[in-house]
Amino acid sequence: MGIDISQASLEEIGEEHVGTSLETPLREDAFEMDDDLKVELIEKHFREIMHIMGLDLTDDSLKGTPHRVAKMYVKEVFSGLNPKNKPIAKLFENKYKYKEMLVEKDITFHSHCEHHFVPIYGNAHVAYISKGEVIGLSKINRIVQYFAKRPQVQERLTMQIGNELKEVLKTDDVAVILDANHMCVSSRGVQDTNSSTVTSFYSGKFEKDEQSRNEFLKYISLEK
Ligand SMILES: Nc1nc2c(ncn2[C@@H]2O[C@H](COP(=O)(O)OP(=O)(O)OP(=O)(O)O)[C@@H](O)[C@H]2O)c(=O)[nH]1
Ligand SMILES: [Zn+2]
Repeated sequence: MGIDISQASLEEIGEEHVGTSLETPLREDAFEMDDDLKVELIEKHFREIMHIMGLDLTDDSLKGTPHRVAKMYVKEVFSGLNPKNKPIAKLFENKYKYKEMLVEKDITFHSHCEHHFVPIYGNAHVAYISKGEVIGLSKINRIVQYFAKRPQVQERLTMQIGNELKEVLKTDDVAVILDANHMCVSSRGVQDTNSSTVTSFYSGKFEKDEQSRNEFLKYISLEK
């Protein structure tokens, strides 16, 4: 195992990371610790945070919270940090020779802002044009949700989904739009409950051909 977080000071953790800006910044030894140990260590540290906040950890309702939070982080809301949870995208031959774009719209996703660790939630709209293979529809939703289940910024989430679809579907013709609410903007800080954030990824025909892009926007009702 690399860094033992029970012994390392918090300053040592997360100082260095590898990868390009498109990748989620992860420590080189991020996958050396198994999930159960992560839960155990996060639980311990979260108990400490609650204790510092003055909460009584012997209270019936609170005593299980450190474990609940740790389990939720590792196995639920941040499960997309573990490549073992990456969905296996089942592809089919495009036997019907369908050559138009396929749009999967209003895909619900929940993520967390990497700056404040509070929820980001919204909808994703995805389109692609097959180059010979088609994907099972639910796998598009699963790919969106896998990348959402990480600490994120919306720009990177959008690009990670777009690039994954290009790779899986072996086509350049991919478009992704995310429209999301950031609770770090609505529930704290500036406290704007109205604004939402729209980000886009256009590749291949969607980048070069205005007609394809407008067709996609029309299907998702962002443009007439
Ligand atoms: N570009 C981008 N910024 C984000 C995203 N999510 C949150 N942010 C912003 O990240 C910024 C972090 O800025 P800081 O000034 O370090 O944090 P802060 O003092 O808590 O800022 P306030 O939210 O303005 O109170 C804030 O402006 C957030 O609104 C995102 O997905 N993309
Ligand atoms: Zn934030």
